[in-house]
Amino acid sequence: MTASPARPALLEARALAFYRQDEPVFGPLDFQLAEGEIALVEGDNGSGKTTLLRILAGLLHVEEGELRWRGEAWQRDAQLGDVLFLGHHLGLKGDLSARENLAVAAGLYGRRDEPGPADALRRIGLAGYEDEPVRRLSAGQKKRAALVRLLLLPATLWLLDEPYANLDRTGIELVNGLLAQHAARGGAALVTSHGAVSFLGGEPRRIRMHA
Ligand SMILES: Nc1ncnc2c1ncn2[C@@H]1O[C@H](COP(=O)(O)OP(=O)(O)OP(=O)(O)O)[C@@H](O)[C@H]1O
Repeated sequence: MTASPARPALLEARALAFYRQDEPVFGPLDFQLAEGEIALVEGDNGSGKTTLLRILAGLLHVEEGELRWRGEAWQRDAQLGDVLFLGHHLGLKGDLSARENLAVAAGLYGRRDEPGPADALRRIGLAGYEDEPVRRLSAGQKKRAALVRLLLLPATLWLLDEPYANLDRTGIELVNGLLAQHAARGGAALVTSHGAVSFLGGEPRRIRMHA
């Protein structure tokens, strides 16, 4: 009997490097991320963590090296619906409510059958604030208005840049709960965080940036 071939990683970076004006920002970087895996992207300020996430979100081009998705060459446009990026800029329209912002995101990227938007907004802690223009929310509430997409949108790979910033303890536990649920159903995530985070109750997988 022959062994079945190993399943390819969900995401693989091979000698990935990025430059600005011929100056290296990071790389060469090699890593694999499997389905169900959550990894912390670590590095000093300016080491390229956000840049890496922006490349994976399709906002910057792969300049050197290779990215593979489920064993195939990374297709920037084809992978967009599979990837959810939550960056420093939360991508919220201030004049729209959390409910309306969520509807815009779901219109662009599709949504899961469950939960419904009202339930998602309640679970993220915005009950009573769903219809308030986002510009009137506190920093932590704005963060929650962005994070609620994690509950509704169907992406497999989450790219979370400082997801714990501005969150209180309950919010931090909420994010960790969402990550655990996502991993349990075969999703994967790359997370940057400068804060000490008790991550999924154990030692997280770490990807170290280096110039
Ligand atoms: N829009 C830009 N134009 C020019 N240089 C940039 C731009 N954005 C980032 N950089 C540079 O790229 C490098 C990597 O920045 P990046 O934001 O990826 O780092 P980081 O590891 O996420 O940092 P931090 O921990 O401070 O968030 C830095 O030297 C930064 O100055």
